[in-house]
Amino acid sequence: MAEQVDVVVIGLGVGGEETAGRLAQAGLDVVGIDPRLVGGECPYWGCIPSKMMIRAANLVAETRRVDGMAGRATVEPDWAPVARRIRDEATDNWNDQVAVDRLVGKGVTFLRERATITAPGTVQAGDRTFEASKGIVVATGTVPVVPPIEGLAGTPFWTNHEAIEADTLPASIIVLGGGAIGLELAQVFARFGVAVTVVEAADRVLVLEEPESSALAQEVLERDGITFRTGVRAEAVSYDDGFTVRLGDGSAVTGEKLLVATGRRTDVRGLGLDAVGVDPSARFVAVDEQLRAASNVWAVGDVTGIGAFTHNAMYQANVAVLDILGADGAPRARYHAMPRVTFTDPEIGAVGLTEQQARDQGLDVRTAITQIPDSTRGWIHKAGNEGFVKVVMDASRGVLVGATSAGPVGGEVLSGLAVAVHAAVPVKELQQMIFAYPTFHRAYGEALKNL
Ligand SMILES: Cc1cc2nc3c(=O)[nH]c(=O)nc-3n(C[C@H](O)[C@H](O)[C@H](O)COP(=O)(O)OP(=O)(O)OC[C@H]3O[C@@H](n4cnc5c(N)ncnc54)[C@H](O)[C@@H]3O)c2cc1C
Ligand SMILES: NC(=O)c1ccc[n+]([C@@H]2O[C@H](COP(=O)([O-])OP(=O)(O)OC[C@H]3O[C@@H](n4cnc5c(N)ncnc54)[C@H](O)[C@@H]3O)[C@@H](O)[C@H]2O)c1
Repeated sequence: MAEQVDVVVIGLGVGGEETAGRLAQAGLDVVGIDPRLVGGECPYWGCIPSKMMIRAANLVAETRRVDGMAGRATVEPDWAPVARRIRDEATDNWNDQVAVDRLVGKGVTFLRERATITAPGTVQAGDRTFEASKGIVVATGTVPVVPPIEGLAGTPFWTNHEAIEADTLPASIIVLGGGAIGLELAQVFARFGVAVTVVEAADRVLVLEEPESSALAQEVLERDGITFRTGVRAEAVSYDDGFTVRLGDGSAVTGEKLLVATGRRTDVRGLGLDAVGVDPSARFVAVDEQLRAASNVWAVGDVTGIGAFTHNAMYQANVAVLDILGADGAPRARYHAMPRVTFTDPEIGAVGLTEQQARDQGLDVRTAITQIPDSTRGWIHKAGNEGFVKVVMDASRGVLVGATSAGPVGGEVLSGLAVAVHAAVPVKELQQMIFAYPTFHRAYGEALKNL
């Protein structure tokens, strides 16, 4: 006998947890279903533990910068407190009881099951069936892509899960993929003494960002001792105590461990999307600007294929919640000012379009770039001051459509640029601003002058 509810939320990562909690707090009868940990990738195997690792690795690097600037310091990196902090403080030893209690406390009925949509408005989970009068929210996220490389399947390779759970570090590691996950973890491992080789099939790392970002990231990570092999594909993997990866140019790289960080994909097998008219074979669940995927079906977060970031999942959850509640003036999702930060040291923040994306859209593009070491604050900062600010202007509208802020606290410096792109603040207006001296963000004041 089906149980009557208002909404069923399938998947309780950041997007689903936020959606379910908000709808329940608004008084709806909500069921939230997830076979794994409430909170999903971000708190247990993603953003939070990886940023704890980065904090530790940056402390090591900053200590090494004392010599020549503030005396002498030595640091003996030790992974044990990092692993302990991730186990004890970030993940409660990968136990989500606190998150479950928080969700249930908001009034959500929680089931630790895998959900299947069996008919419009109907969801099966374990031996229970729910009929949702208002609808279903799909928030099932993504899983790591494991490329079809000969010999890879069946080897004990790492994904982000094993990398985040590691109690001890290997002597050496091959990182397949030079995206955000690959670079952030590669730098952490290198700073803790691991010999790291990054293999990236494209001709540059951070391929979706400005080429200047790719060059900077590779240059500073090489100074951390990381070896890069770009523009070559991994063709075969063998494992015998350690890994050997044969590359397209006939060469090979070896490592005690292999981290596969070659992107993410949805895993909607058995979810029953076809029962509600959503194509289960599409790469992502297509949504409109109210996050509607089909009649009485919404989708939020990574499963939508739009900006695989926690802040985007939260943003989309808000739009979907207000649409489901039929709120007056419910917002429509707009992604023209999507911010993102790769938390390497230096941080590489960006918002909106890259120069190439703007040109591909046929815009009348004008750009300007300033180097952080040439700014007063960058010069004062000295060791670890690498970075730049690049702004991308649509000259016909006189507004910024994109910007990159790389450097110490590059992700924080991004905030002003994000406001400018989001609100289409006229560049003429931005050029009249007073920028505090001597801050890092004065660098974009200088860039704006050159537009
Ligand atoms: C190493 C790493 C670092 C990252 N760092 C950052 C960062 O610094 N900043 C940032 O913004 N983003 C970061 N991200 C990305 C961020 O983690 C994701 O964008 C975010 O987790 C997406 O949330 P989500 O709710 O869409 O999906 P997920 O967090 O993937 O949650 C989806 C949930 O759905 C469940 N599910 C799947 N199928 C079913 C089913 N059939 N029935 C029920 N439940 C199901 C899963 O068990 C899972 O719990 C990082 C990711 C990784 C891997
Ligand atoms: N700081 C952050 O916000 C943050 C941090 C980590 C992850 N994330 C999110 O997680 C998502 C996944 O990250 P990711 O780094 O796995 O994916 P990604 O798509 O950013 O990068 C994957 C890289 O692997 C390369 N690649 C693919 N197949 C390959 C092969 N066979 N051999 C060598 N290289 C190959 C691709 O060219 C690409 O550069 C990202 O989209 C990002 O949004 C965000």
